[in-house]
Amino acid sequence: MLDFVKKAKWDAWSSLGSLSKDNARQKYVDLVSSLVSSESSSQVKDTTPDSKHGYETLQVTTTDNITKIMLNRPEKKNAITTQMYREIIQALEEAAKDDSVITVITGNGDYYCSGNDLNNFTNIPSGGIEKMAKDGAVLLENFVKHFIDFPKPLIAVVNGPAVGISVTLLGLFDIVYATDRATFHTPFSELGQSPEGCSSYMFPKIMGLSKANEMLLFNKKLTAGEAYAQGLVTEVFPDWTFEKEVWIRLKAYANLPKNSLALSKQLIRGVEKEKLHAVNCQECELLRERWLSDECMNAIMSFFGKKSKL
Ligand SMILES: CCCCCCC/C=C/C(=O)SCCNC(=O)CCNC(=O)[C@H](O)C(C)(C)COP(=O)(O)OP(=O)(O)OC[C@H]1O[C@@H](n2cnc3c(N)ncnc32)[C@H](O)[C@@H]1OP(=O)(O)O
Repeated sequence: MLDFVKKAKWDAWSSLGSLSKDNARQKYVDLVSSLVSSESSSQVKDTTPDSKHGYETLQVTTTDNITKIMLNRPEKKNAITTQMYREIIQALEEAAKDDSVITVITGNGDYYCSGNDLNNFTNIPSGGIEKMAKDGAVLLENFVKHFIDFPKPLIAVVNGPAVGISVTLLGLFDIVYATDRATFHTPFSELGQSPEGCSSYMFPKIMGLSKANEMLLFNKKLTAGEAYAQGLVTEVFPDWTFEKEVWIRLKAYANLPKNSLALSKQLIRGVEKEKLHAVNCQECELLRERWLSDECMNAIMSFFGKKSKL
């Protein structure tokens, strides 16, 4: 009477009535198997990326507290079309509000991004090229604004070469991890254009005036090692371990307290925000003029005539 465990076993066995030992054993095995499989399927569900639909140029997923925005035009080296600018804006707005702790931007394929899709300048609307330049400047200013104002830690996972606006924006990221295969190229004078993404302010601040001038005025393409030495890149990883090492690191970061990270980021970035918005506005105004210049048009025609490549 006083051995409660044995009594519970005896009662359980009695309640099964005439069930044979073999049948009882089988029922027990079935029950445990069903518990194990429901447990493992619920674990799979927890880590399956929550894939966001409705994007044509991006793949957007949230898993392990990380929203990953992947540029997804690998056959065009992830060049950014007007549709992609709009989709990135939308993805950033959603990531700002979702449950994730950090947000990552990366590229699909061998390139991180080849910059602005030069076809953006060939679809002339009915209002003519002035209208095209005006609309382009409005879109660009809004696009960059979303990076300036992004409230959570924003991390670039630079999986290959980066060109143009995909490089200039890096000054607005909180961390930049790069494969040793990555290069960083801002060939604005070669294209008859001028810097954007707040790089005219952030690059001199990050790397000093003369190094910034080599990149922004004289088109110097940096290796990943050089970009790291100049402070544009946080850390460089060998290409063969890049994805593995970076994602292990990011998953650990994404376990940190969400509000603490967001508030600290706002403290660090807050003092510069007004300045950055003013710089963004000036850069877009100058670009609007540059896009109407012969220098810019000749560079674009030369690319499509396959006469030039960066
Ligand atoms: C409306 C808002 C406007 C905001 C503008 C903001 C200002 C932004 C400025 C910039 O970003 S400036 C930088 C612009 N980028 C370029 O000039 C790069 C041009 N591309 C190249 O020089 C080369 O493609 C490359 C990147 C060096 C790669 O060369 P590779 O030989 O390895 O590949 P390709 O065969 O050339 O490329 C494959 C395929 O992709 C097309 N493509 C690549 N990049 C672009 C691009 N930026 N714009 C349009 N198309 C691009 C390339 O033409 C190939 O297409 P197909 O021939 O296969 O059809």
